[in-house]
Amino acid sequence: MQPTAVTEEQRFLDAALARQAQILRQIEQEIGDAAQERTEAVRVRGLQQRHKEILRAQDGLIFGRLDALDGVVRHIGRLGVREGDEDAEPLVLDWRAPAARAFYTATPVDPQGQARRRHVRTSGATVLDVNDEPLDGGAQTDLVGEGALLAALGQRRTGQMSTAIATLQREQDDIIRADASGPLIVQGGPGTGKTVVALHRVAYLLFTYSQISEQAVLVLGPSARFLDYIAQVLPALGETAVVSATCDTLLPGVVVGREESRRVSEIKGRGLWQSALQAHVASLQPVERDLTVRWEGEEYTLGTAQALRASLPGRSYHAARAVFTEHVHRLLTDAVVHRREAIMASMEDGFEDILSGLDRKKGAEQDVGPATRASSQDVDGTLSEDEVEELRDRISASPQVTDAVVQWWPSLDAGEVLRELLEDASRLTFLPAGEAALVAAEPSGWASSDIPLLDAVADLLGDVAVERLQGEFVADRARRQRGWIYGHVVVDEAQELSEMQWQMVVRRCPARSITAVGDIDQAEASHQHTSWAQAVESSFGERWSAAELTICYRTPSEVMDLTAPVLQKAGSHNTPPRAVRSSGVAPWQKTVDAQDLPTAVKNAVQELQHRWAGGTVGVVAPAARLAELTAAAPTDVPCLSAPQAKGLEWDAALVVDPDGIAAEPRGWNGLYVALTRCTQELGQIVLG
Ligand SMILES: Nc1ncnc2c1ncn2[C@@H]1O[C@H](COP(=O)(O)OP(=O)(O)OP(=O)(O)O)[C@@H](O)[C@H]1O
Repeated sequence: MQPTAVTEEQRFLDAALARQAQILRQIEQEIGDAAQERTEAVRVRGLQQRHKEILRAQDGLIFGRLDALDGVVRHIGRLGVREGDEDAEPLVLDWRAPAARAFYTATPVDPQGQARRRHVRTSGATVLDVNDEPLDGGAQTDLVGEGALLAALGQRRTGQMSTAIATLQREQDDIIRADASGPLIVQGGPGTGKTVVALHRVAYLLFTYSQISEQAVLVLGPSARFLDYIAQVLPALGETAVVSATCDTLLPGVVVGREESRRVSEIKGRGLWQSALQAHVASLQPVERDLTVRWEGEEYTLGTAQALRASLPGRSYHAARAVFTEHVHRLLTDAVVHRREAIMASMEDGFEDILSGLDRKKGAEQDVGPATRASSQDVDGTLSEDEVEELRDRISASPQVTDAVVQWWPSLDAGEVLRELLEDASRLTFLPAGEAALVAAEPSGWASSDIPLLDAVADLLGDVAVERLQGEFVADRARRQRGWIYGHVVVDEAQELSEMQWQMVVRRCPARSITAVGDIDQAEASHQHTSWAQAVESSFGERWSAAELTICYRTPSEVMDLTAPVLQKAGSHNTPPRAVRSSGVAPWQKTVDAQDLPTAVKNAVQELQHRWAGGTVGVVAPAARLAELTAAAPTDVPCLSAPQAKGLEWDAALVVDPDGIAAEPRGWNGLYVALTRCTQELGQIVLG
């Protein structure tokens, strides 16, 4: 009798798990052996990491299978599982391997040599069911693995994003595997899987390009809450060479300590600050004047024109000083040698006078010519090359010389430089007077828009390199170092970035291997951009490519149908993305008086929690109402403003006072965000 598909896949899973267990035992053995040697610390950490990754990948070890027209069968999973040598066909193919691509892109119209795609649903070591999709010209759909996809989308939300490797769609896969040599901007409406794509792209790039994994990837998200929401995805994909941050937390040791007005935030976000700060830091560079240094009790006055000319161009303030210092060492060595030669020469002259006097006296008695010439060479005073080298080394190592250079060319602190500039409206000549006065009147402490300015100043001044710690992973080192150059940067909710924040991104990846995902229609930040071209022009010019995601996976069609008028009022010319599914639950609306609002919200939330037991509920409201609503709602239900809700989702969302949200700055965009957070049910409470 033919085994059923489930039995067949169960057998395969058993074999793959057995092989994984064997690999784990081998790694444990290697860790045991290597741990005996202190010098093997880095290797041991690497092996432990690998061990952890394999253990994590055991859930979902296989999730798919491709049967090719030529009879070749391939299983696809979270990580590759090898059976024999490197060249042999692996038992399980890593989802990121080129041969696995057809799993995400083959369609009946373009079967790519495949006869069938099978989704295998497992729980731990058990195969639950399989879902087969013939690719031989059967049913026409633009979805890949529709059954498995809809099952995944219909599941209750846990409050943590999960991986989607089993059900990635073709348009998503195209972006995940796109060329990474320049900036790629991905536009997609709410719920189109932008975050999914961004994170799976990170995993793909780290797997495919060793240079990117050696330099780590930076993931920038809009808030700490959002980073927490996505925190499980990359480790689940087996990736650790990743640093995640918000633009506010990118500078080690710097904390945003105050709010600011939208007006000031907009002013400080403008790209013109880059050249203004550049000019300001250049004005702090030393100008040509003599430098006096003491060496072995003697004073030397050195001209600095040439050394300045050789060190300043193209270098940061502190890096230029380092080059200048080397020139000073050379200049001082030359000066010491010259002075010594001059002294010796005058001594020699005096000595020769004495000798010639003596010679004259002795000559009267006998001829002593050759002996006199020998004495003259002994006192000539010229230093050999080795002696000059040794003198230069002593000068370079001298704290006294270093102090003299530092006094002449002082170290600067980025915070102090920026603070002094911002406090003085008369120096902000690149802004209209009214705006300069507004900026100068800001209280002390750093606000969000100061961070990119601080980063720019720190970059212009130049950092001190951070030393590598024994056995340290690349991500830990990158996190400690402000000026770390990443192999790739991913920006989520990229529509929010100001021009100065974009500069901060480019500084972290000058090669511009950058993927930015966002929805220009959800922009809420204080900048005025309404198109990607405007948003990135000051950083990339026209050198960037665009991609688009068009299908909404999160929000059901019943809810998406409500969003078109809101999007229009937001001034967008785009149409909302097409919802892939319907939840069968009609959105509803209740009208209440303002004084009854907290109670109405509390009751509505409780009803939703009951209806979506085991899932999640969230409330989105105008910022001014959050305090009273947070006090009224159950503690496990977040009450957030529209900007705070960005990127998040719940099974049911309650939007409170939508008119109040629309009245906030960029409020229609905010309302568009608020309305698109649910995966199943949307309720609105309107003020009567
Ligand atoms: N291919 C997929 N398979 C399974 N689930 C998916 C897929 N693509 C997206 N999803 C799910 O759809 C939801 C929305 O995805 P995601 O948060 O990435 O969208 P987004 O475009 O970033 O949304 P927003 O603009 O609101 O931030 C998530 O629950 C995600 O897991």
